[in-house]
Amino acid sequence: MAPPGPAGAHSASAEPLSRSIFRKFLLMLCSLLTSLYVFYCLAERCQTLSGPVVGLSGGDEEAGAPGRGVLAGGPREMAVWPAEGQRKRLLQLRQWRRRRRPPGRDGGEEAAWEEETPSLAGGPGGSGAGSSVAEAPPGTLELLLDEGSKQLPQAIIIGVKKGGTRALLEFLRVHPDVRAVGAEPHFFDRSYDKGLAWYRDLMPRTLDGQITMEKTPSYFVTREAPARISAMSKDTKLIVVVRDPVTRAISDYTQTLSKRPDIPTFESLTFKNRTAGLIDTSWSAIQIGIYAKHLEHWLRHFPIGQMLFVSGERLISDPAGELGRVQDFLGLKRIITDKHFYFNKTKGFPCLKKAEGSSKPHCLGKTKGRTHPEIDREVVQRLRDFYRPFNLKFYQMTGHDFGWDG
Ligand SMILES: Nc1ncnc2c1ncn2[C@@H]1O[C@H](COP(=O)(O)OS(=O)(=O)O)[C@@H](OP(=O)(O)O)[C@H]1O
Repeated sequence: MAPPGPAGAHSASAEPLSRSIFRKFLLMLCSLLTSLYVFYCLAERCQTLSGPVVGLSGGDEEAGAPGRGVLAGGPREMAVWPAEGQRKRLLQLRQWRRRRRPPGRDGGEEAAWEEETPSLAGGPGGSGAGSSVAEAPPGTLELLLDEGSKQLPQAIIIGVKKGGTRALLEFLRVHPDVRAVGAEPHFFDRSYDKGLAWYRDLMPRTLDGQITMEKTPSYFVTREAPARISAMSKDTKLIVVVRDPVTRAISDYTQTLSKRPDIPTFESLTFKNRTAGLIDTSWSAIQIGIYAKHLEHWLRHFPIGQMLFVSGERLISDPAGELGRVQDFLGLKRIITDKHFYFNKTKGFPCLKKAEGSSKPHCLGKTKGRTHPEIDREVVQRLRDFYRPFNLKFYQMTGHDFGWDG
């Protein structure tokens, strides 16, 4: 065979050289990409695991305990994040989520926390505080799912319907140590058979020192609710927002009227027999306002000191004052003050200067603060007379004159 010419010799030596350079380059690129991928995964995993596994879900005494973290071999500072750090990160995340809400979702927002009785009783995947995982920023999905742990509520706003319960809950949510379900769980009245695990799962995650709350105004008039809540925990703090029962009844009626405009007049529903002046106490709008009767059932299971009665009227005229009492009752630092509120003339109600996690002023939606229909004065007076003895009893029981009777 003839030896290869110069041209052939050149290609034979150059080809393996370029191939080996190319292989090395490929190898380097691969290892670079692999390390980038590993690094990325590690970072994600650390975020996911550090909070709940190490610090919270297994109980707080485990936080920071050496060697207890799942991140064995991982960076120690990740495994022992202090609760304060977690809290800040969670708060930042909550703020981020609030900010992310598109402007067009204001109506949806209202459905979640401003509708009259948005309920979670139909299923756990409702519009509660923890329902917006889809909005999580990339890489923080795990953080959102795993940070903190779900607790049964330590405090519940149990009533009363149309008393101002939504306003109270939304004002309280401004407090960094309060976490609440947005919608009404209706567990102790409609969904008790679903069990406490189901109920707890509805709750937002909390960090050490934060209070879990919910509000379902119908609990106050549910016969089984006191025993059931006491069975969950005897220490549950109960908050009742009460309002003049006559105005409350009209507000209740106004709500029903807005949904079913064909219902009879308030005046005709009020009486069993109008000429005899016999009030129909079986009508729920009337029945709910007999606060003293309902309270008797609660006092069989809870000491009065474990209940706080918030004036629905003062919640409007002096929200900061009422919120001060509520924060004291819950053992919270008084963070919500008059600096947080302004009076919105158009709305006719106090609103938040900044809603939780937002920089914008926020009023409750249009289902709160509706214009009530004009009710026959004589009927209003009859109702005032009807409620007076019950109100006086209620003032005695609570040790507080709410001033509904002149
Ligand atoms: N800040 C603020 N903004 C708007 N509305 C306020 C506020 N504070 C108290 N209220 C009063 O709350 C009443 C509704 O009560 P609830 O939230 O308990 O209603 S519900 O039972 O959840 O449907 C609602 O009743 P209506 O006025 O009859 O609509 C309001 O009077």
